[in-house]
Amino acid sequence: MTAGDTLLALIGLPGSGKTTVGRMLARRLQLPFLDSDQEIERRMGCSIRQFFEEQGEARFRDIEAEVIDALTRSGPGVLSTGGGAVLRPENRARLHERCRVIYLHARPEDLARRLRRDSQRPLLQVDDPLKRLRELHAARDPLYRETAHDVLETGRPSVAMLVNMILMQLELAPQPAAGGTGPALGR
Ligand SMILES: Nc1ncnc2c1ncn2[C@@H]1O[C@H](COP(=O)(O)OP(=O)(O)O)[C@@H](O)[C@H]1O
Ligand SMILES: O=C(O)C1=C[C@@H](OP(=O)(O)O)[C@@H](O)[C@H](O)C1
Ligand SMILES: [Mg+2]
Repeated sequence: MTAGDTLLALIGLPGSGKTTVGRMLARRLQLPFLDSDQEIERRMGCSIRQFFEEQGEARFRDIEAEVIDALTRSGPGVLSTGGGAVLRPENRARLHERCRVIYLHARPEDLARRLRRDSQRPLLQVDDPLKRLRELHAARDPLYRETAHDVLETGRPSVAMLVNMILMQLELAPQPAAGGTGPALGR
């Protein structure tokens, strides 16, 4: 596998770093960066939060499925998804079949800490965001694992370290001529 012929997709819970890691990864690879939430915002002309409030989650999931279908047909690049992208079976199939999918796994406690000042994620605007993140983790972790080709633990490493880990372990970085094959990311 080389960077030039792969569409990498990042999946995981809100706050797992899909957008931040994906943007830096694309820059390092000098490939296009795609983010399904940004594409939804562009199409709808409003923020995700506003869209949820005005149209509801079911309508959001319809648009999200259309956007994932379109973006997974893109050429090589890095695609960051929204945390709920794995909820629909057709999204899971499209991601798994058309992309190299990496699950950025994080513990709910780490996610709650990262997102404690965030007001833009509609599902987390509740009294107890940690409880909600635990519920989302329990419901979705099996779906992320089913969809992913690789799982990456994101608890301790910085964003830059995670990008380096992906580049090295998937051997997407420019390789020295004598380079051997490194270990795959664990599942
Ligand atoms: N590995 C990490 N270590 C520390 N902070 C992180 C890490 N990954 C993401 N963050 C921070 O968490 C917040 C949410 O990241 P974001 O990329 O928006 O997540 P997602 O797109 O998965 O919801 C951002 O403030 C980001 O800087
Ligand atoms: O987990 C979810 O269901 C959602 C996650 C969000 O994306 P992030 O994972 O980037 O926060 C966004 O797509 C929407 O608010 C729904
Ligand atoms: Mg995001």
